[in-house]
Amino acid sequence: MAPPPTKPPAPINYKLLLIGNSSVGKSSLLLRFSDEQWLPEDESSATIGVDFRVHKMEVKGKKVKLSIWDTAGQERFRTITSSYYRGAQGVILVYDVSNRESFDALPRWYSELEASLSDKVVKILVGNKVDKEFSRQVSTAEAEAYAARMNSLFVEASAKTAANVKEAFTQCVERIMDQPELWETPAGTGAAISSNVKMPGGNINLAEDSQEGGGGCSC
Ligand SMILES: Nc1nc2c(ncn2[C@@H]2O[C@H](COP(=O)(O)OP(=O)(O)OP(=O)(O)O)[C@@H](O)[C@H]2O)c(=O)[nH]1
Repeated sequence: MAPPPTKPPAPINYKLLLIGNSSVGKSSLLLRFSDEQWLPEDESSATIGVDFRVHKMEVKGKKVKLSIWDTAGQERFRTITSSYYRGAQGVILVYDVSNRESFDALPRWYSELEASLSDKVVKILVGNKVDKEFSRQVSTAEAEAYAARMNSLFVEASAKTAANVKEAFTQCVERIMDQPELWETPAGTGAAISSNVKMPGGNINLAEDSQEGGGGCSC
């Protein structure tokens, strides 16, 4: 008798956050990563509150389903956005290599994370807009040293040219996979995300494929 058909293993769900000052390119990195798209500079607009996308990929031979939360960098949304940090296994902190202020703001972003998440959560510092080499204000060496001090992975990328964008997300996921304590715990900070995510206007079921293109939250 033939053995019963085996179900393919369910993908692993991970929650990632994108944080950093306004205009550093968080939404552009996400669009490049999830849709391989780039919007011309004058067509992109600031995120209102929080945006959300689901992206599936295979890492180390395993199916992974990422829910990626793109938070608005503007100060006025800070209280709303930080309420979405909980349960994240990975954080992508973005600054703009051509904007010193966005780099100098990083200690504030790190202390916000510290207040909400376990220090085991995987962090990657991404210096975006590396295509603007001619107007660089933050050197690679300085940012790399800072990332090391903050126990973060580091990469310079460009949402515009796609340089290192996939690598940034993949490195983050690989590091999460290497830290089972981040996703094996049943509850609490750093625990694997629930398959039902509460959003204004309804819940999103991450166990299904209904939200592939992502959704948004104009909170
Ligand atoms: N040259 C260059 N411009 C970029 C790059 N990434 C984003 N931009 C531009 O920078 C501006 C801001 O990009 P967004 O992706 O909206 O920035 P954000 O961090 O999501 O901004 P908030 O939603 O306000 O937090 C837009 O005009 C983008 O076209 C990049 O890699 N290179």
